[in-house]
Amino acid sequence: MRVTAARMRELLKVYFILGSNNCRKNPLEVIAEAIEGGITLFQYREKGSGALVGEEKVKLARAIQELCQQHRIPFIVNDDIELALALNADGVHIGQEDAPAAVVREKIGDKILGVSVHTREQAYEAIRQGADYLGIGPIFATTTKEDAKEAAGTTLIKALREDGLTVPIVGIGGITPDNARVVMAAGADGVSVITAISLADSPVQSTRKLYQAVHSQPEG
Ligand SMILES: C=C1C=NC(C(F)(F)F)=NC1=N
Ligand SMILES: [Mg+2]
Repeated sequence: MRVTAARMRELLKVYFILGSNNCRKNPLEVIAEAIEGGITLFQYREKGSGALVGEEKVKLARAIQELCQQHRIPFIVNDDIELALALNADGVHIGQEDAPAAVVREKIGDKILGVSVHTREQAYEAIRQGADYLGIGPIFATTTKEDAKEAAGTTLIKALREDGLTVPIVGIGGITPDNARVVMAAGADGVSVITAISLADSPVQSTRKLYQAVHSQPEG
């Protein structure tokens, strides 16, 4: 059956996203370190310049899924619904330019469905169509997503919480151990990162710092 909101909130705490083109070394090594450091959810996002395609993409996805399964970390696939179904992944993440959430929900059954939203209307529509969590950002400036919008800060997260919305929300975009608390204080249930872990000198250390930041009391 569908993931509960309470369980989804736990999973969103430290949500690592990675594709082979987001890191210099072997993605499996980076993910193993991130798992050791305490990530709670993983998303395979093979996208942008230099991304793998075809059989190579499937092989890497399987290898990463295997690693996640060994450590009981749910494995989410970005964009590629067919790949997610072929691997029996734990869920998918889609953006506004992908198929409508209701269409994807019908295809994936009770798997986890995450939707990127940038406005109140998109947020309410995603929930109505069956999203289990919302990805909101970019909170801070990001260099990872090549077609990212302007940094929007935490305005939308705060607005949705002021509306009384309790849907699980994860912030994304330029998040580091130093600014993660701001995202949590705005009402996010967790933070999603790529570069803060994938290009860190020590992915384990960086993950540990993120984990501590999201579990610490709001400052002040
Ligand atoms: C563009 C994206 C926005 N948000 C998220 C997540 F953090 F998972 F919600 N993933 C993406 N790929
Ligand atoms: Mg997409």
